[in-house]
Amino acid sequence: MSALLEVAGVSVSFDGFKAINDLSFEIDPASLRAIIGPNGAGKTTFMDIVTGKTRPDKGRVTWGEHNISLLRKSEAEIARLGIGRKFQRPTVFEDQTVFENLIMALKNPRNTWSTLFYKRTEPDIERVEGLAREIGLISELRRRSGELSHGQKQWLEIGMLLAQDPQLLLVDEPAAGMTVGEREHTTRLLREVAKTRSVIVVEHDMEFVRQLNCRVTVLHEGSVLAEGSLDHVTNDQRVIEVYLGRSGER
Ligand SMILES: Nc1ncnc2c1ncn2[C@@H]1O[C@H](COP(=O)(O)OP(=O)(O)OP(=O)(O)O)[C@@H](O)[C@H]1O
Repeated sequence: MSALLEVAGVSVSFDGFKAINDLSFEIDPASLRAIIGPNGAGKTTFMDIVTGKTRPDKGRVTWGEHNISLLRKSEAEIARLGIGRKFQRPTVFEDQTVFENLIMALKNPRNTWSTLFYKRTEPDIERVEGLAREIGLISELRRRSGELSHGQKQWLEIGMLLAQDPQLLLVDEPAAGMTVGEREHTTRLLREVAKTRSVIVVEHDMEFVRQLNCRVTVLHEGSVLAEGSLDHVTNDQRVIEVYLGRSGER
């Protein structure tokens, strides 16, 4: 099976400081991966590189079975290729209902003009209902999004990303600020999504990563320090020194 995303020998410096240092790793299709690492390890910069926000100084980032280079693509082109990113804070349209948020996010050829005159078609409505079921908000479809709980807003935003039909989802600290019940729901949702798409979760919360029960990549000083199951990486002496030692202070 060829990789969906391949990062090879990527480095990027900011004012002479190497935030990403010869970083290499691969993501398989339909897989779930957690990326952990201490503050400043390069997790955000890695996501910025994959999504075209930051250009590396060297290395390769290739996508899909045709090994398309992402390095010369714009952020919009990368999104269209099938890479969706969810930032930590939910950015749903609070005055719109859950239904409206999802239908606006559907991957239809739209511009402002066609949105104004957009007529809801039966297939679109069914698709929105399917998405709402997938994210656990089917009974909230008519609710104004601003009334949702923090966790529900996060799921709605994941649903809005899924509406774009991405093949890879980058999710930044999805469990932050969630109740225990919301975190469990989020775990189930991400695991379910990763059956058909790849999901990369950047996370500080070890208990949440344990629940995800997936392969873990530990970043440190812009490189991969260790990779494997959570038990494998947390037993690695170097990880204990650089990550767990410091994470205890968080
Ligand atoms: N635009 C920038 N200009 C200068 N330095 C930057 C810039 N972006 C990131 N850095 C530096 O690069 C390093 C890696 O940062 P990054 O945000 O990728 O780490 P992180 O693993 O996401 O950290 P955290 O867990 O705290 O979010 C840090 O030392 C950071 O200060």
